[in-house]
Amino acid sequence: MASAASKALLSPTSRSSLLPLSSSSSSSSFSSSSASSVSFDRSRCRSRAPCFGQALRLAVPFRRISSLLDAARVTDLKIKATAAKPTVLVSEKLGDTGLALLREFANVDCSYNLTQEELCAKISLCDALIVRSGTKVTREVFEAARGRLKVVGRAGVGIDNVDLQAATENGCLVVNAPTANTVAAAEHGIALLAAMARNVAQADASLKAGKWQRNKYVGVSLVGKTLAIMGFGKVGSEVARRAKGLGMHVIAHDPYAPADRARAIGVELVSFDEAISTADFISLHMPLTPSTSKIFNDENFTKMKKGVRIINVARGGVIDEDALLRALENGTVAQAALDVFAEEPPSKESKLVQHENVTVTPHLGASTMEAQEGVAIEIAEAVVGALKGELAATAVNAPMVPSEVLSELAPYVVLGEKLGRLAVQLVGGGSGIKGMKVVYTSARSPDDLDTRILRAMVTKGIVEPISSVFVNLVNADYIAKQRGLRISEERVFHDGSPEIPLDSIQVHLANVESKFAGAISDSGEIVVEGRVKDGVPHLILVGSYSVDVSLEGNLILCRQIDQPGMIGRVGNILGGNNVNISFMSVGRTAPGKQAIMAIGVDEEPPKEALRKIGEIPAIEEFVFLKL
Ligand SMILES: NC(=O)c1ccc[n+]([C@@H]2O[C@H](COP(=O)([O-])OP(=O)(O)OC[C@H]3O[C@@H](n4cnc5c(N)ncnc54)[C@H](O)[C@@H]3O)[C@@H](O)[C@H]2O)c1
Ligand SMILES: O=C(O)[C@H](O)COP(=O)(O)O
Repeated sequence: MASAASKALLSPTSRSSLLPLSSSSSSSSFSSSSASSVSFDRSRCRSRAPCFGQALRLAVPFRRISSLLDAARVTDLKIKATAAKPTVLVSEKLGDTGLALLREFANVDCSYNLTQEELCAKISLCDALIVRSGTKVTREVFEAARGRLKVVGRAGVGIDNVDLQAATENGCLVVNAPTANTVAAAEHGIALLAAMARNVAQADASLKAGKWQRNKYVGVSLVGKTLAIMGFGKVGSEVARRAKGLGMHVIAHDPYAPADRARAIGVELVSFDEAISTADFISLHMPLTPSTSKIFNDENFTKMKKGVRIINVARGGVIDEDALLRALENGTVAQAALDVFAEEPPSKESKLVQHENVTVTPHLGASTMEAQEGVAIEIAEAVVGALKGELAATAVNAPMVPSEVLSELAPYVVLGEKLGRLAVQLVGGGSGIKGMKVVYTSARSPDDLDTRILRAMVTKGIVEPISSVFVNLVNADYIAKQRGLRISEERVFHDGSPEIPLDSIQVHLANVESKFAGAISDSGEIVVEGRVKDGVPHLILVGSYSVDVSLEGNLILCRQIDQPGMIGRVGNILGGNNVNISFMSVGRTAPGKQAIMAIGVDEEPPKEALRKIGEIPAIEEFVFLKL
């Protein structure tokens, strides 16, 4: 089942995938009037007999998890098998091995140096786009894709050139290649540190210009000097490791870095002010975000030791470049070594670039043969995997769930979506759905059950049948929120084996009328509950009636007075209309009282057959549902 869930959601022809998960809320509501169903309602009644409820209810704390979750509808797998090859646009140079991997699976269009207009013109023909830092993947690009673009692959770390919000809103997964260039960037940082301290670039240019300036290019030593690493992530910690080897005293500032990782390398984590005011060298390794933009500004340069030296292999935008120029001119900053710039390439007239105490490289941090091969392979695998609907462990705008969690939740993922799809088709009236609750019954401790993917799939199941927008797991939560669907979750403790992640999932839709009154529970909500049996999702509760049918194909629910011969009569009508019955189940409150008959059918019965079923006197209401 693992592969069933881990495949298909991003397949080019399928509508499914991954989601950024947080509860949605809003005051408006959304209507379910377009849900596909045919119903006949003689009386809107509410039955009694609750079939659950004695168990302990717990709030679900969400666990922080670290790799990507993908999930699927089994049917999508079938679609994928016959799908045409997807198209991948590669807009910047990518290593050969990565290209070869892509070509095995997709049509690959390598079009470099596209203008924004050219990119927008091409993108609606592409299922995936692979970029480095030179392509701006803006909202305009996502909108121009008109729903076809499923994945953007960033062949590198920084995703500041990709509009993640627009990607999410358009249901496009963004993946990056976060590890393959770490060492290259760290090595480049060390290269710039040493080159700057010993004036290598300046001396080289001078000698090539025919000069022999030994006194001019006396450098400074590194050993014993304090290096402040700003941003103690992958690159920062590798720079720290290497700088320790050069005999430097290394401190770091990173509000989010684990202290034990720093301790293990022999690095002290300090405050921002302490780092910049005590360091002889400052090396920047934080991402460019709204809070780090121009963080190195006039105010902070004045806090630095006079004669400090700065290295930036992170992003140009973290430095206010005008302020740096002023600091260089007034001597606060003795030297700077810059691989990255606020605008790339920087203007030829840039005084910063031309400054004699500034060493520059044209964004070469990741540019080693090894790193580029590694990045190309990493991103090609991630993009192909995402297009196949497999795990995308490096997704940046979707929840990350370890593959082992995914594989055990796989059948429940399918169940969640089917229950959502079923519940929404039971909605009647025009008031719209405002609240959805998902109740998980499990023997696991709340910490041991990550429900985000399940909630996402229920949401998808509810939203998709009533929405013309493309819904997948990347954007389902966002779309639900836009439509005013409030989502809550509950945990019910089940006294069973914790080896089994879930006993059942219930979906409640609150404040709604139902076109099938039997689906309304005592609490006044539409309730459906399902369970996975032998890997297959089953419906076990409708409203307050227990049933037991596998959730496959289509379903007819009939509420009737329990009496002999009902199954035969309905069966005859369907059989007479060439409709194959795959299963039947009757749930009743008591012999001779109200009952619900659930009938699985392979095809949609003709209207005439449904009308005849509705005319059976004992049948009080029925509804036809597509699963
Ligand atoms: N020049 C290049 O070619 C090149 C190559 C690789 C990476 N990079 C860039 O280097 C940067 C770091 O890459 P990485 O792979 O180490 O990323 P990373 O995510 O592993 O590390 C970034 C670290 O910065 C920290 N951080 C976030 N906000 C901070 C703040 N306000 N103050 C201090 N620390 C903060 C984070 O907690 C994290 O630990 C990124 O911007 C990336 O794009 C550039
Ligand atoms: O963030 C990164 O991975 C680096 O800045 C490398 O960017 P590049 O792929 O454009 O060289």
